[in-house]
Amino acid sequence: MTHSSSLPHSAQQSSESSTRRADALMEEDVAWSHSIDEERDGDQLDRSERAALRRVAGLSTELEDVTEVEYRQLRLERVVLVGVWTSGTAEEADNSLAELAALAETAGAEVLDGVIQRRQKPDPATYIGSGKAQELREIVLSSGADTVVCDGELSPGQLIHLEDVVKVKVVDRTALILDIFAQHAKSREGKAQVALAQMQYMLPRLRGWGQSLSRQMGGGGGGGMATRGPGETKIETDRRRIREKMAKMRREIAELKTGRDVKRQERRRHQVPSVAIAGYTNAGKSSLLNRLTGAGVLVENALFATLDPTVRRAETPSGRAYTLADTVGFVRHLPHHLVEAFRSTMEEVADSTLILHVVDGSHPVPEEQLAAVREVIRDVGAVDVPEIVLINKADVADPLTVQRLLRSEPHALAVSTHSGLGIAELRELIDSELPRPEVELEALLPFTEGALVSRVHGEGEILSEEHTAEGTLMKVRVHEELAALLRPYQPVAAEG
Ligand SMILES: Nc1nc2c(ncn2[C@@H]2O[C@H](COP(=O)(O)OP(=O)(O)OP(=O)(O)O)[C@@H](O)[C@H]2O)c(=O)[nH]1
Ligand SMILES: [Mg+2]
Repeated sequence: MTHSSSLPHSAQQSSESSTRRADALMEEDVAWSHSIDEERDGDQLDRSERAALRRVAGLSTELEDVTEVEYRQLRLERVVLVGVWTSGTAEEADNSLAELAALAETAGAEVLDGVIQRRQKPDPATYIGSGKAQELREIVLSSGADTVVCDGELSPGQLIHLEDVVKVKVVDRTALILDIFAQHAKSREGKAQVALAQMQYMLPRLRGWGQSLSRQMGGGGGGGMATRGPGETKIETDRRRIREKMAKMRREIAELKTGRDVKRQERRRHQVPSVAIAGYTNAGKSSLLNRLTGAGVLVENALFATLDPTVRRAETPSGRAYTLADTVGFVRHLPHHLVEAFRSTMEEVADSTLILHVVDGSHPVPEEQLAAVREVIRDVGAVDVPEIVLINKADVADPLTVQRLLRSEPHALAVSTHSGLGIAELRELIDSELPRPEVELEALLPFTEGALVSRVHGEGEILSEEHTAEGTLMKVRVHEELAALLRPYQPVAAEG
């Protein structure tokens, strides 16, 4: 492994000094930093490319309005992560912070350090407690961080108080995820949904942001919560403008949704079975779509690479057509606003004939991801849709983990979109899982009916096909609507 030499100097330094620092931070706390460095290894070029891309994408979502200056403040640079560990094992706490590190990197931040504090529950005032907050201030100073990211959703008050102590920007997991979504959303609907969720999140926090901004600009002077005056009316105006904008966004989203519903109804009318690929973020959903259909969907070792649902046509080995939809990845504790915002995307899942639930088999505890995704699937009312669990990345997964999952999940298959392992079985499995068209019949279609022949190919199942002097003789299974069109062409012998 030569990765470590490609690490930036500061990261190597921090991995040594952070152990000491975390020891100093609190006796019963867990030092956590080496795993961050492992997450970062060998990926530096990728990451700088992503950072460059991020800036461009950021430009296009910049909004001219003053009220949105506040969102822009969320752009992260050099961050320290803080988690409060209230229950579960130390390993679970580590995994949770490792995921936060991956999220921060996806947002384009450089992770300098991470600490976990063990507490009964988060401190109502400063999240980690005022003494620990002071120690965190020391870490921020010595690492040169400009932002602290907390692994949870903080109240507006907690954000303000913690910022007052650490004297840099403090953001929570929700704001971080919103930021990533804002950077990645491409379609008009996706952008509108994210903007709406951001505004919803910002509304109750406006005052806090206003205060910390004025403090950063050299104002404040220890005014704290009591600061009032001209700023108050400014906040009121901002709130009103945000509310107005939210109303406008909601209308726009409703219109866009109608357009998508129409398309979906169209597909349903033609009775093309729909398969939805769902799963935790970075599990390999887009890779699977590409494997099965040859679609060129962006695959990236980043969380939330896909934010806009892509639908492609695919065919089973027996020649039946179906649609395959890639979906937004799930993440634990997906901010509530976002679940709401992406409900329409999730409806794609609820409405499907079959769910391919992709899970990253190389994750230490894929069960957690399975459970988190199923919770959302339940939420959108997709409980009745049959599900195939695909344990992906079998090429690099621990075979014991794969075995364990295969035992606990009755309807599962180990696959690798990279090596192609299990993909042929998957195609067969999809074929047998999709409901078969109900009418079997024979038709002799004259050559003038070429369009009908291709429709049968697209929507039906071809049992046999023969080109005769009079036309195409087909034995097929089709849905009722198509059967009605074919009946006039049934050969006389078949009718008798
Ligand atoms: N080793 C290995 N890596 C894989 C496999 N499938 C996908 N990956 C990698 O996993 C990462 C994520 O893949 P994506 O297909 O973008 O995952 P996704 O589920 O669409 O992710 P989001 O859209 O971000 O939610 C990429 O770096 C892929 O190259 C696999 O079978 N084996
Ligand atoms: Mg994807």
